[in-house]
Amino acid sequence: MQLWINAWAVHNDLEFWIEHDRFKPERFLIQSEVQEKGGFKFIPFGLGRRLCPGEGLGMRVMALSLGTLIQCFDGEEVKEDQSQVPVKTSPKKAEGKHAEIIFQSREALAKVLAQL
Ligand code: HEM
Repeated sequence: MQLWINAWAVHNDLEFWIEHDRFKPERFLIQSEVQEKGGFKFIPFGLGRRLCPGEGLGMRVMALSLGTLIQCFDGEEVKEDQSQVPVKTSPKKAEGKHAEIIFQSREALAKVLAQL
């Protein structure tokens, strides 16, 4: 027998999450917000015996990638008259629009690339 859990529904349940559709990374600083109600309301890697074995690697790679992006690029929100192609962020802003951000490489990137 297989039991399927709708992770999207869990992650968007208004009973569990305050402002469920807002990009609010600070909610992870408050452990109680993520762990309250039994601690099973945030399940990006699944649960139980078939839990993702790559969870540790996935979390580390994500943190490293995000840290490198912040370290090596300056991001600026696109103004209407700019012609460059922006990177659209996935989380929606409060008004339901995607934020459009242009990333410019910083001097630090040249130092990182020089080490490769
Ligand atoms: C952010 C990165 C990742 C996310 C969000 C993710 C998420 C998931 C989820 C939701 C499952 C299904 C769990 C379930 O059935 O309950 C899964 C299974 C699995 N993941 Fe990942 N994963 C990630 C990275 C990785 C990495 C880096 C590896 C390997 C290096 C990996 C290997 C696997 C394998 C082998 C399974 C199948 C486990 C099984 O069925 O017993 N995953 N993953």
